[in-house]
Amino acid sequence: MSRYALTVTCPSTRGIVAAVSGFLADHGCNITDSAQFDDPQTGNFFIRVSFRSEEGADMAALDGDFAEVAKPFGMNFAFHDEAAKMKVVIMVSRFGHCLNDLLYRWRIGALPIDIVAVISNHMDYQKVVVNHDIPFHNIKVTPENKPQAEAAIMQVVEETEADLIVLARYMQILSDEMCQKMSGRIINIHHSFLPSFKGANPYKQAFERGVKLIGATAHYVTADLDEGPIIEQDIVRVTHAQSPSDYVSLGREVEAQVFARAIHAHSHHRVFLNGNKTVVFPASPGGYASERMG
Ligand SMILES: Nc1nc2c(c(=O)[nH]1)N[C@@H](CN(C=O)c1ccc(C(=O)N[C@@H](CCC(=O)O)C(=O)O)cc1)CN2
Repeated sequence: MSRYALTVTCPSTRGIVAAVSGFLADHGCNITDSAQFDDPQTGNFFIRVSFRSEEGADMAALDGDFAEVAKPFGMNFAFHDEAAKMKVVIMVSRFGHCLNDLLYRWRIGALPIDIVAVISNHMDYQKVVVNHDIPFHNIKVTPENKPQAEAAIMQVVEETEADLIVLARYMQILSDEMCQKMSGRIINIHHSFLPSFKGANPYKQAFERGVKLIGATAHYVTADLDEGPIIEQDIVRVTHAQSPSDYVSLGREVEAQVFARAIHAHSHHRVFLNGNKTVVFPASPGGYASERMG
């Protein structure tokens, strides 16, 4: 049984859901799950419909036929084959907990993505990556060679036809040009509960502020450091008796969990950009097995 999804963003108006559901019914598709959001602030409407097709859907035909439905509503839309795995490049510097967590989830099938390469400005994780039969690229970065380094990074992205870059504690600031070119296709895990403690050393900042909660935030990367649209967040309690290194230890788990949830949602086309924010439709609890991140 083939399963698909249709994602739509358009100006809010009457008849959108009827047009989408009617089109799918007319094309022999059964809706299995649907979520929508009408944003009164931005006037945008978002809908994500999961559907199955007995005969297997002809995606190109659906796309072409739906264009006629979409036009009067001004819809931005896309059809997705749920069996297709998103190609992902992971970038990492010195801290490998998020990388290792992603490799494990990928290996056991809990994160249905295709890791096409790992890039690092250091060599710490070359062996573990190669042991997973994944290409490893060491691309050193200095203040002098940043343009050349980014060109090498983009070459890997283009040659692997990657759909998504994930910054798994990659500690280099990406250029405005790269952020623009890859808008909506780079996800970073920041080790604080944004908007608190942007930039470098957030755990040290948190310790000096005397917080009782620390956290992690997965967000799209933009030219404005750690200001991109937030996809997922979580927190963990800390006490007066703990040190910044205790925060680092406590933070590892929550960073990895938040990062995996964000990548899982993005790779299943459940995240929609809505100005400087996102709309995230969670997988339904009883949803299709491949949708559950376990
Ligand atoms: N354009 C963007 N690039 C990056 C973002 C972003 O939001 N926009 N997020 C960061 C990740 N990050 C915090 O999560 C972060 C990384 C690096 C730095 C920083 O000051 N780096 C220094 C070099 C540090 C070193 O060499 O060890 C620098 O680049 O000059 C701050 C925050 C990833 N990139």
